[in-house]
Amino acid sequence: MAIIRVALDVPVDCLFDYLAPDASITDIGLRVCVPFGKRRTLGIILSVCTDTSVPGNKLKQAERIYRDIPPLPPALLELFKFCNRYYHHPIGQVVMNSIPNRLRQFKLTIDQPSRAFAWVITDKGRLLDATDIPARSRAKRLLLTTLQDNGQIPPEAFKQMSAHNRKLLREFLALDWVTQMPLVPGLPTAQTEPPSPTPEQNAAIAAILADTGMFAPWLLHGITGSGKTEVYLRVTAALLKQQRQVLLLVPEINLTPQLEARFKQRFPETAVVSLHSGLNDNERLQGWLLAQQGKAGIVLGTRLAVFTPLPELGLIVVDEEQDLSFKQQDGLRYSARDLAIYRAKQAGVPIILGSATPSLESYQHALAGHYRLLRLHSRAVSGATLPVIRCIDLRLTKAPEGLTEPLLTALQTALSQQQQSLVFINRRGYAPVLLCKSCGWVAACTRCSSRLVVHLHARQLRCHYCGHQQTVPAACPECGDPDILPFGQGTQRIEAALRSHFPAARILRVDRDSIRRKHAWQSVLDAVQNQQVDILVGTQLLAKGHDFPNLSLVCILNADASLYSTDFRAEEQLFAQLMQVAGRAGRADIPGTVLIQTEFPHHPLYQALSRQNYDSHARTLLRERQLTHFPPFAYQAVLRAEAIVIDSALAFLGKAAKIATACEQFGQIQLFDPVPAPMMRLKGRERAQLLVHAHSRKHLQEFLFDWQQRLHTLAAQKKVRWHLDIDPLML
Ligand SMILES: Nc1ncnc2c1ncn2[C@@H]1O[C@H](COP(=O)(O)OP(=O)(O)OP(=O)(O)O)[C@@H](O)[C@H]1O
Ligand SMILES: [Zn+2]
Repeated sequence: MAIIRVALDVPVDCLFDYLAPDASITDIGLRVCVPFGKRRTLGIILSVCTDTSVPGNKLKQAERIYRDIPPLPPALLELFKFCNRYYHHPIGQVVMNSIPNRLRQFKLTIDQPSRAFAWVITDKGRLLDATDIPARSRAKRLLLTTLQDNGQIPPEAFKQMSAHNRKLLREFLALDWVTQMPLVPGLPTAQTEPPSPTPEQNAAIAAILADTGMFAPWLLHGITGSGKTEVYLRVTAALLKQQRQVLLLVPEINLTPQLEARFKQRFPETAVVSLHSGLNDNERLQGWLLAQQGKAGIVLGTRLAVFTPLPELGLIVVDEEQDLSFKQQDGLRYSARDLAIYRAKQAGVPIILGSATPSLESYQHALAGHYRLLRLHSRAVSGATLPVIRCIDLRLTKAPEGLTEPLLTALQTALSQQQQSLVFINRRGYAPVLLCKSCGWVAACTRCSSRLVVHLHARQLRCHYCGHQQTVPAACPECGDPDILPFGQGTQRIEAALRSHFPAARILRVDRDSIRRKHAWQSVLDAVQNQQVDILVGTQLLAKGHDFPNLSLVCILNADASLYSTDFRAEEQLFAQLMQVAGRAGRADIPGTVLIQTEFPHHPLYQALSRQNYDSHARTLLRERQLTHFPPFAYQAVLRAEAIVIDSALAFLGKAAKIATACEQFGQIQLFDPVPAPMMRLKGRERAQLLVHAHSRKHLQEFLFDWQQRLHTLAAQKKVRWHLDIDPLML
């Protein structure tokens, strides 16, 4: 009698055995409904066998195996198992949280597409000879030739077609002559001539294409505006010709629409599917199924897209590979970039990690020869050069309302030349602090170790960590003095200051508050492209990847705050972020300028930035890391604990440290002291952490495997919530 071993969404790291008389090994990867406790639940079959350690009277029978869609492919199941082992996360939770929500429901419902679909001719349809269709089927012939000539029938045209023609199209669909592809609203359909690659781009493309049939990790290190996307597009084109699928990962959901549009425009005949957390369940399932069936030639998405089944995978691209958003910060704390490498290796295909400021991990891999390095040293648009970067010394220059005179003058000049400017301040809201001048009271969140941010329009104080909101008090709650003032600057305050300086300018603020509405982001991009904006004020949302050709000036405010952080990665991250922002200036033929207001103009980071010298700065940081034995020269994991009071969390970590001594490989690892987390209170709970360090990944993994099992048995765990974070990015 067959036994199936099932992954269920429960926080215990094991599979559950059920009797399934009708099961066979072809059912591995299928969904199954099983009894669990008093309820029924849905799981995924991970193996089928004939024996079990569950006693006969306890063994229950599976209720139903769903064969409505093909099983999850073995490669994906392997990836899940790898995540389970490497991140020490329960297998069932890995599996169930990585598949689309709809697949976790008993009854699989696939709604009619909510977005407009185009009917696009397939290769099969293109190769047909229309004259083979009998002359009496005139409409059919005509429809096929129209499709062959135009490549597709857009949704508007479909709506206007006769019922007969629509029926014919469905027939074509069944014959696999056409396929349906979702369309991005507002997608430009006109084909523009792709640019001819620069010699550097050509060299990169040729190098990658020389070896497409095997695992090859490429680090494409190209300065901002060097045309990395064009390299991705060209390599993608070659792989699509070989009928392979391409997975493109981007850090930010806001980057997907433009990229999607660019890829669709370049490959009008390919199904491009975009997968990110902004989709509804139905959209996500549809995209996922197109990928699983091999119909989606290109899948682009944010980190969760790394779990997409891709039977014909031929290439992976991770754009802005250094970006922190590739790391999931809760549940299964995976790094999508690292999993992408795993997948490329597993599938034996090339992977391109692209960045203007590679992570030190990837850069070191390239220096050590584990990754192959490709460089793009110059900007792609002919005549475009890197911007000039200058610091404005805040110790010598006053900044009333956060803006210095030289900065205002530069903005005025850009305005008079009808060029666009970007003012970058990585803090939303009006002011980060509300302060009482008489007694020193500061508005703080009661649930977090954070200050409440003043949001002037809404007359509210908000916690940016837990979402707590309250109205701005009329007087100081401590001493009653009504003279309480917002202190420091956020995007809203800078916006207001700029409006009073430049009343005629068209100013647009872009931060998480301003783009909350659906499609708000698209209208920002349109407004910038159509020259309806003079000055953009915004947070890091504006920093990444965008290409605004008429932008000539970038002003950076308040970056100093991150210079002296306790996190050893802070400097690396700030440097990358500022290089990114700076890189928005002067991307086309107008030269760019970047002004940084700082109190530390001689800080090595700003010095390296003004020389735009990634390499020397990265090498300096790497030397420091090597001397102090920090990643990438060591491997880390952090055990985090949270409780109502910090003492319980610390006590738990203390016990955890003690039992560690009995664990395998203890001699090969180093435990730091348990300490309160940098942000100690969060959402009403207090948090502490314990860092583990090792020189070999293998030793660390062996230790963690043993340690984690013992942690489960620690008595205190009921009051304390804990988790392990492997390769943590924020400490
Ligand atoms: N060979 C080329 N000839 C002319 N223009 C090009 C060429 N390649 C790319 N471009 C243009 O150069 C600009 C910058 O390209 P892209 O956005 O791909 O840069 P990037 O390397 O991704 O930069 P960033 O890291 O700043 O995002 C785009 O407007 C693109 O259309
Ligand atoms: Zn809070």
